[in-house]
Amino acid sequence: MANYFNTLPLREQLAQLAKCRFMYSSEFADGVDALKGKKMVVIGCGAQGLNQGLNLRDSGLDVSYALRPEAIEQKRQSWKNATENGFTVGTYEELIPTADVVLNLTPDKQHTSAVKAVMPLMKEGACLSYSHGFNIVEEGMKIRDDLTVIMVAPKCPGSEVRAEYVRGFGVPTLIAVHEANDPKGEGLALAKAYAVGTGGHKAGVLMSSFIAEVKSDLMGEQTILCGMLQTGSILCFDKMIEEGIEPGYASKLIQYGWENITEALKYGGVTNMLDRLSNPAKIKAYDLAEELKEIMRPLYNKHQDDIMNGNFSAGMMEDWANDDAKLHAWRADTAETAFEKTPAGDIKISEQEYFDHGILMVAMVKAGVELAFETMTAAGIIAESAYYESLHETPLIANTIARKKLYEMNATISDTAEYGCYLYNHACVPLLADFMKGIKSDVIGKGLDVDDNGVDNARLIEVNDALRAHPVEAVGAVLRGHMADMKKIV
Ligand SMILES: NC(=O)C1=CN([C@@H]2O[C@H](COP(=O)(O)OP(=O)(O)OC[C@H]3O[C@@H](n4cnc5c(N)ncnc54)[C@H](OP(=O)(O)O)[C@@H]3O)[C@@H](O)[C@H]2O)C=CC1
Ligand SMILES: CC(=O)[C@](C)(O)C(=O)O
Ligand SMILES: [Mg+2]
Ligand SMILES: [Mg+2]
Repeated sequence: MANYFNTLPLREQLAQLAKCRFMYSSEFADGVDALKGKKMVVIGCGAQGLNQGLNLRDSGLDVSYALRPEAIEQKRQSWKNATENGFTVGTYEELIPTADVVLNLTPDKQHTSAVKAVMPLMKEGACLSYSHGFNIVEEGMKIRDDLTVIMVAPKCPGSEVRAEYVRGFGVPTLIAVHEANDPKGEGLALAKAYAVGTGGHKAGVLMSSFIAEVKSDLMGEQTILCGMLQTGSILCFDKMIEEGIEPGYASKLIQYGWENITEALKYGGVTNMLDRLSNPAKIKAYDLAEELKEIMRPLYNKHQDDIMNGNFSAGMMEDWANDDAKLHAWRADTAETAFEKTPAGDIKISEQEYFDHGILMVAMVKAGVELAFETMTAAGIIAESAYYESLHETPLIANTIARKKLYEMNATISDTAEYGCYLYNHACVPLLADFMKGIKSDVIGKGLDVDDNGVDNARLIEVNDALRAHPVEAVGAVLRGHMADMKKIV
């Protein structure tokens, strides 16, 4: 198999990258009807598999799990996930032939082997769904002509797909129909019903393509969503220790700080996040972010370039062939970092203090969100998709760090995202070495040592205007306008 994207002429590549239409709630008036009475059989009961299954069942759909023999025999976590939640569990031979829709929610590394195992068992005219387009786009997997192939991709970690649904909301979702596999013309109806079943329609659904989803998802996860938060956690913690901040305080400020500061982002964009700072702190955060953007822009461009030309995928698949040696080594290195090994202290930190003592964290989030958005849109990804993949998903990833630090983030995201996160982290830490030399505890740990809120008016007006003028703010205001059901998390 070959990288499907690289086989396309530029004209088609650009057309596929640009597929992105915001879908209005009226388009989901049929709810889950297209899937009512149909058997949805999930392979892979992990981060996405379990949580999507719980939502789909709560939406009235017939969900069961077909697991590998060893998962059942060894009562592995995926078997526990399914059985402890009352789902029917069976083997491929028992359940796949009955399936109207097979949801492939196994790790990307396993897609080719998993799809090759289930495809011969799938009945004529059934549907195969994915939540990430890697297997089709980067590996060029060919699917039986009579099968419908769709994608319903939550822009969110599996645990938050469930958490937002339970809150009565949902998570932004990209849907797509693989044009080579829509023999009955029912792919879109099935994908829409599936998106309603997971609650995605309450947050926002984009009619996308497998290509647009892959090339944006890989970029968001490697940079702002996971790579930046990992790099920021490690650099900010080490700097606070160097500056004599009590380790338990430093650990708590970071572990819960991302969640607190990015909740402001979720509700009101980058502007609202910076508006939560004092005038002097806002100007300081703005200046730090501008410096960070200049230093990191070449790295963001390199990640997007390597994703577009297939170099990233080729490198990761080499690691797959080498038993995930790099992934496991980088995972072990992360566990040994001082931040990961220092428990959060039993100290009260007010919601405002996370902003006032986390000015550098605010700057890192601003720089990462804007750089990821700018880089994706410059590469042909449409603004709405870039918004969901950069700004809106950052607080959802931050929620995982608040639970159990970087361990929880990296355990919840896909192995593909985890690999990309480490790749970015290993490049970004040395890249920011000189920048971090100039950082003191006034911007991370203690807060600015100023007596009043006074600043130069002209400078403040310039900063406020620049914040509001960034294109991520305009598209974000429109998309958040469709999120009437969004709920407070902190
Ligand atoms: N994680 C996330 O938040 C997101 C993931 N995605 C996408 O969703 C898909 C699933 O990812 P994710 O939920 O992270 O997956 P997980 O890493 O959680 O794996 C899911 C399960 O797949 C099973 N599995 C592993 N290998 C095979 C195999 N060869 N055949 C059958 N089952 C297998 C494992 O169970 P066992 O070993 O017990 O059999 C495992 O528990 C991927 O395409 C990913 O890119 C999309 C958005 C977000
Ligand atoms: C959670 C999510 O959207 C990621 C980061 O793309 C993934 O886990 O692959
Ligand atoms: Mg993603
Ligand atoms: Mg991903």
